[in-house]
This record gives sequence, C-alpha cells and structure tokens, in this order.
Amino acid sequence: MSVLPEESEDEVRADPARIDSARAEAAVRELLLAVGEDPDRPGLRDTPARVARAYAETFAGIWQDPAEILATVFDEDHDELVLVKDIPMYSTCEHHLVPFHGMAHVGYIPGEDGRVTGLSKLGRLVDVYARRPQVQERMTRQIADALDEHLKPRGVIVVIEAEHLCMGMRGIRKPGSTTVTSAVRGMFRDNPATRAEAMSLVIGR
Ligand SMILES: Nc1nc2c(ncn2[C@@H]2O[C@H](COP(=O)(O)OP(=O)(O)OP(=O)(O)O)[C@@H](O)[C@H]2O)c(=O)[nH]1
Ligand SMILES: [Zn+2]
Repeated sequence: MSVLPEESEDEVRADPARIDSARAEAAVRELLLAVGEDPDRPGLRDTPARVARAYAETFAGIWQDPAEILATVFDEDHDELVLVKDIPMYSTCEHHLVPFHGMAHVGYIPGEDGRVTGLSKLGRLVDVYARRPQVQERMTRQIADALDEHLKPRGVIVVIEAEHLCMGMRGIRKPGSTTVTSAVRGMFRDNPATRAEAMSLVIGR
C-alpha cells in the first residue's frame, strides 16, 4: 500500500467525473475559432482536452466541502492565537478568468473547548475557496466564515495579499500592484487591540 503525501498530485487533479469534459473541450475549440486560430493545427490539436483537464484542477473547489476539511480537530486546550502565514494561493478572477495569486494568512483563537484543527487544514481551506471562479473579497470572507462556523473559535482573522493578472497583462496594465483584503470575526472584530496585534503579526515580515 502506498502512502500519499499530504497534497498528492492525484488529489489535486480532482474528480474528473465532476467536470463535463466534452463540453469544456467543445467550448475551448470554439474560443480558439473565435479568436481566429486553427484548432486543428498540430500545436493546438490536444489543447481543448488539456484545458479541460486543467480546469478540472483549477476549479476543483466548486465540488469540495469545507466541513469535511475542518472535521479534523484535536483537544489541545489552547486559548491563544494560532496563525499560519504566507500560504501560497492561486485563484481565478471571475470577471476575466485569469489568475490572481499571492499569499493567504489565516489565524484563529480557539473557542471555549480549546479545540484546534490540523495546521494543514488551513491551507486546504484556502484551496477550497481559491479553486473556484472568485473575487478576492468574497474568498477572504468565505474562509473566515467557514472557520467561524465549523471551529466555533473566539476569533478569526484572514488576510489575503494578491496580484491580479487582469490588472497586469491587460486592461489598466499595472503589474506588481498588490490587493490586500481582510476579514475578521469575533474577538478580532470586537477588540481593536487584539485586531491590531494580529495584523502586525500577519503583515510584519
Ligand atoms: N473588487 C474586485 N474587483 C476585481 C477583482 N478581480 C477583478 N476585479 C475588477 O473587476 C472589474 C471589472 O470591471 P468591468 O468594467 O466590468 O470590466 P473591464 O472592462 O474588463 O474592466 P478593466 O479591468 O478596468 O478593463 C475591474 O475593475 C477589475 O479590476 C476582485 O477580486 N475584486
Ligand atoms: Zn479580472
């Protein structure tokens, strides 16, 4: 029996049965025709199938349930901050279907029961919401709300710093600009000092 690493390639590739591959392939072929390309030339012949497979991975989060990820909890009796910083994330801007990417920082203060979840689960949670057509603000809130709902913590803080390729490679063409969004719940929302302390830990390098 083989033991898969935490985030195996197989796992990331998602469930191909969940995507209508034939439909995705036909759509990519149409798009290539629409921009004036020849989808039958040798270099593009396999492209619709490749894009369909890539989309199955890029949008795998549509089919994933955050509750399953956050079902792993440990009784640690910990009542102070748990923060995982610099979680790399790749998402897709739902307006232009091009990537935005950067870092997510996810922290929480466990609830009365002192239960914590596995550290890797915070990264998995980010992926569940990143692998969907997204808007950065919504993704930030969704991560915070999922933690709030499933862990019942005293507080949650989520900060995402990302570069949107739709603002770099096209349109306004401002490559290198970073968009920072935050969502705070519980203690981080109610107590400015707690929030400021967490923010300095998150943003401080
Ligand atoms: N608030 C927010 N805006 C986003 C995000 N991703 C992309 N956008 C913006 O969505 C907007 C879409 O604007 P539209 O005027 O409908 O589309 P557009 O003509 O392609 O806009 P330009 O990008 O300005 O060329 C743009 O201003 C993008 O910068 C995001 O995650 N959050
Ligand atoms: Zn965009």
